[in-house]
Amino acid sequence: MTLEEIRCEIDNVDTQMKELFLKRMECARNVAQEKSRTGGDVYVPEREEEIIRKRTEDVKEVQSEYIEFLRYLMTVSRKYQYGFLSGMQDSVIEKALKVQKEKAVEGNRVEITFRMDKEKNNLYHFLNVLHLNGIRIEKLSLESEGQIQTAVILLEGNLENSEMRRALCQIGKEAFDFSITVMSE
Ligand SMILES: C=C(O[C@@H]1C=C(C(=O)O)C=C[C@H]1O)C(=O)O
Repeated sequence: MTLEEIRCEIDNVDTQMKELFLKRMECARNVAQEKSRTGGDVYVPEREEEIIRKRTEDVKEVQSEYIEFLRYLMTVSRKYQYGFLSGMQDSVIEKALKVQKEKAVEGNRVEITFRMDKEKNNLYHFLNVLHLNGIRIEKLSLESEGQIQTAVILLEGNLENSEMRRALCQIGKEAFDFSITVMSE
């Protein structure tokens, strides 16, 4: 096969995958609407692990790549779902909000602190959540104590921004001991 022919095949695959991706995201939106009605959690790790196990056990050559692809797809699916759940965003943010600190920082900044298990949803996952919502990082620190890691991240932006609210909701729901400190100039 020539390079041109291989690229033509890739284009065909992408055409099929686009349709399936849009369909999958429509399902995610319907799931979010159902969860909004019933108050169910967006993140269901047991279901995700089951999907990954079932789909990937017979894949040989590119198994680890396929696992990563599925994990990312599900992170994107959850990010989309949290966007529909403004009541959940409000309650996660309200619960996590600490008293405003006077710190020497410029402009709108939000400092978040959370803990995670480094074998499960680790820092890479939470950085992806920030990236997917277009939120820039100003400062980051990570400390480890055995399996548990604590991250403190200074973000550009404010709590009125809808992407910021969606990202904080996802982090608050998928990490432990989540807290938010709004910085003042
Ligand atoms: C779609 C759902 O929500 C989340 C996203 C999933 C996915 O994208 O496959 C699976 C489980 C949940 O963590 C669901 O609950 O089925």
